[in-house]
Amino acid sequence: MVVLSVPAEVTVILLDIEGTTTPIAFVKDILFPYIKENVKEYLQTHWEEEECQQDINLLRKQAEEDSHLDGAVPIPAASGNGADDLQRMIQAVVDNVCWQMSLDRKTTALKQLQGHMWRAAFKAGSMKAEFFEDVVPAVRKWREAGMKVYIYSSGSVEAQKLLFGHSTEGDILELVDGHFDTKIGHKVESESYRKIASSIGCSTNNILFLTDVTREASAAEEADVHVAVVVRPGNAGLTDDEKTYFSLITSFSELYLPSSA
Ligand SMILES: CSCCC(=O)C(=O)COP(=O)(O)O
Ligand SMILES: [Mg+2]
Repeated sequence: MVVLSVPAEVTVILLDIEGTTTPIAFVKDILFPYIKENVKEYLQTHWEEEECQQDINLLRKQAEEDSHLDGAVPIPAASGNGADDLQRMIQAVVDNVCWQMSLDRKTTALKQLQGHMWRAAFKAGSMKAEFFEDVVPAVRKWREAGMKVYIYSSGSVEAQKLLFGHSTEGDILELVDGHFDTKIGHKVESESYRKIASSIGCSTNNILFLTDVTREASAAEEADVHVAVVVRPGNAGLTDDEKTYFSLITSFSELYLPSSA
């Protein structure tokens, strides 16, 4: 087995979710279709609720920022003209959500609505999050060795907690010391990793970030964060240069912590 030694200065392991702890197939085949199939009904049922209105306002602001993009779908403000107007607005939100999802966009607005929609399915037990089999044993071992474990995903913090709280391995939320999402900044921007370190109360070089996306790994590395790229079944392929440049692991069990020897 290949072993990657974790530098002695690392005290925090920061984990991506999709493609790192969790198969991309679970996200693409279960989580995302749930949104597409249920978004219209969800909006019709929850429209009057404050949380839903906040989500729609955020989507509307995002739609304004996106107006220059090809195929962008605007969300009109309410004109107060009765049931037809409401149905037009709901359809615009549905179209906007589907357009964003067709591009796999990671906007905070989209991710917030998705998290709120998944809540019902996870809480009802009709959806359980999948984790690669090496994840839970490794995280337990790291924590026994004194490491802190944080999550940084484009999925909202609320969605992250749903996944860890309702998984095929049971409720594993207690294995996580904290969560970050795009509210701290985008994962391809190095400033996000500096903010995460400052929020945890450590230096960036105390963090090891595990992700499947090399643009995220590069941004973290630019901020002096240690990185390893996680190669999992179903992940996007890496170029030869990426394979040479980055430390690669195919399982969390390949990480060797000197402190746990
Ligand atoms: C709570 S994660 C749900 C999946 C998701 O929406 C997503 O965008 C995952 O992105 P990641 O940054 O974990 O690759
Ligand atoms: Mg990922």
